[in-house]
Amino acid sequence: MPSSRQPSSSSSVPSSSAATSPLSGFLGVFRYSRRALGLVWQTSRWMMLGLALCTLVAGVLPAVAAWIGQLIVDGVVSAMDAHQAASNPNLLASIAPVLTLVGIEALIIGLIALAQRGLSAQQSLLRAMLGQKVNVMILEKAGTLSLSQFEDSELYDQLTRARREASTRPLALVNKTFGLLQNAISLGSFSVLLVQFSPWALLILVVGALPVFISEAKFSGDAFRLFRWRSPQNRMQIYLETLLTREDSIKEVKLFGLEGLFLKRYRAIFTQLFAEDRRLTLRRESWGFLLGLLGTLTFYLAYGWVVVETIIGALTLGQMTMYLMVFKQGQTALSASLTAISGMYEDNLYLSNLYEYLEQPVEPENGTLTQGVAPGDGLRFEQVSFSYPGSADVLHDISLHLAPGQSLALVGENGSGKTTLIKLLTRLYRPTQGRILLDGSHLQEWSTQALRERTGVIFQDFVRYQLRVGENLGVGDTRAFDDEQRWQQAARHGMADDFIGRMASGYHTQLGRWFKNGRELSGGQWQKIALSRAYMRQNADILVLDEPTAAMDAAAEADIFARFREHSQQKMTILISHRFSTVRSADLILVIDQGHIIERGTHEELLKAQGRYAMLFQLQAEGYR
Ligand SMILES: Nc1ncnc2c1ncn2[C@@H]1O[C@H](COP(=O)(O)OP(=O)(O)OP(=O)(O)O)[C@@H](O)[C@H]1O
Repeated sequence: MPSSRQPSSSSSVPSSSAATSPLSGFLGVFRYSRRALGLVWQTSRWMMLGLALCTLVAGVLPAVAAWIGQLIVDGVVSAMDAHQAASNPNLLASIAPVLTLVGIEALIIGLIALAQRGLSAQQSLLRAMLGQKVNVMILEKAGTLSLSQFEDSELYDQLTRARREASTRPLALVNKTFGLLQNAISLGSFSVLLVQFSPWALLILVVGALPVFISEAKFSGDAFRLFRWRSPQNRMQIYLETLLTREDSIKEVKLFGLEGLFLKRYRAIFTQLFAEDRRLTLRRESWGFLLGLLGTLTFYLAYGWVVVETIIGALTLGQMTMYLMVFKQGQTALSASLTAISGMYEDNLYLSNLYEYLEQPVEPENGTLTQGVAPGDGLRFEQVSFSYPGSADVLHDISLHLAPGQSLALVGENGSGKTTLIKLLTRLYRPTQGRILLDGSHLQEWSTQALRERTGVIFQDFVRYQLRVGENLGVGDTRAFDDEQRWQQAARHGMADDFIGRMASGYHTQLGRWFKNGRELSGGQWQKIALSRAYMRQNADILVLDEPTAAMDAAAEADIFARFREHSQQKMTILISHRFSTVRSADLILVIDQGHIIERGTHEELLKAQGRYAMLFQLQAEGYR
């Protein structure tokens, strides 16, 4: 879980890309547009070309339709005049050209509809494909992050934001880019018509739309900053939802009667967030309305002008109709373009978050060793100290040596650093001081693959996969993930075969409640599954069990350890346990207190020394008397 640190400055304050510096910040933020287009191109180039074609058609044809409209009106007027003037009018001859134009206009409108359908069909298909692609990118990246990066609340926020929003944003950006293109083409073709009336009309059109655009751009930035700033609250909401709806927490929530408390907090977060949303929405819409009025005003100015020109005979009736239509549609296209630009600005801000996450530096994988310089030397800690990022030392000056065939037990109070030592040994974290050697070579020099193969670890908080029983074992060795024989063998060693055998579908029984017919196991049974999982690593010669039997009954525990010793004779074993009955047979016992080794020796030696170990042992023994 991420630490509960408050988000640091960069999540509460907009990043440089979202900074308020006017034009440069605004333009700089478009740097992700090209990448979004590239992403769509990689996803499906045919659909991207299809989008471009439909955009072109839907962009050019409206102006053509307006021009045909003018020809129709003027055609009608002149046909009417001719019809009235002629003594013997030929109806068909006068209406045929106009009707042909009406037919062409109908065809054009049909084509525009077809292009728009094509656009929306391709957009919805692309949305699904692109959403999947981006989500896979996010998950693949997650696989490369280190444990400490996961525990960093800032990065976790970035990941949450990326997952929640960014999978839909690239397409939104591309749609807007194409929408912009379409409107720009329409606008270009409208301008060609409008400029014949007057270049001033064009200027009026542009000036009328600008204020709305500027306010939209400003509010998009505000919305994004709000989104970024409130990530921690959103995360808390998601967490509360999980607590209130997941079967693994609902038991306790019910028994402690926490529903009301959690719901209250959930509502309070919403109320707070909603107040900010409302404020922004109201401001955004009111300004949008007021500035939009300017656009309407300019339209009616132009309207009056065109009407006057028509009355004084400078324009035909058909031209008047066309110019009014062109002006109206031009205004719509222009404001749509400007809204698209400010929307793109917003999408870019969200995408900047996605790419910030995707570009998180990962620790280079530079270890290549598959064998140490002193094979058979085993494991050495040399004056190792460690502190978690941002906290004080958790381990100080730890030195130990474990040779193949030896067993080590770690004893100590809660929080003394036992699990942390295992995290260092498994390279989940690096020591802040000192070094760890495996077979004489620095742990960092080992190839990840070789190291993983040599270690089998079961942590206290092992994962209860909601998969089939066999797969729950198979995860211990991905190469044998589906190997039923290996499952059975591992289950025998971990003493899970008995109860698995009694299940109706045996190794194919679905575990957990998320899926239909999923079975739940008892705590001890889950532990046996986890233990068997460790035995899947046949080649592992370092076996680590962190509190492996805490949930097991005494008979099972004794049996488990008898088998454990039998299967680990040539191996190095490390055991963490609070039960002295489990610990006593280890070759070396380390007593850890607040990160220091305070005693070391065998059970007998430590009893003789009459120190902390002896005291704790007596205490536990008395409990059993
Ligand atoms: N991811 C982490 N980030 C920061 N501090 C941590 C983290 N994990 C553990 N700690 C702290 O490090 C100390 C040692 O924890 P560790 O889990 O190693 O103890 P432990 O001896 O295994 O305890 P237990 O017997 O309760 O399992 C504790 O004070 C704990 O609060």
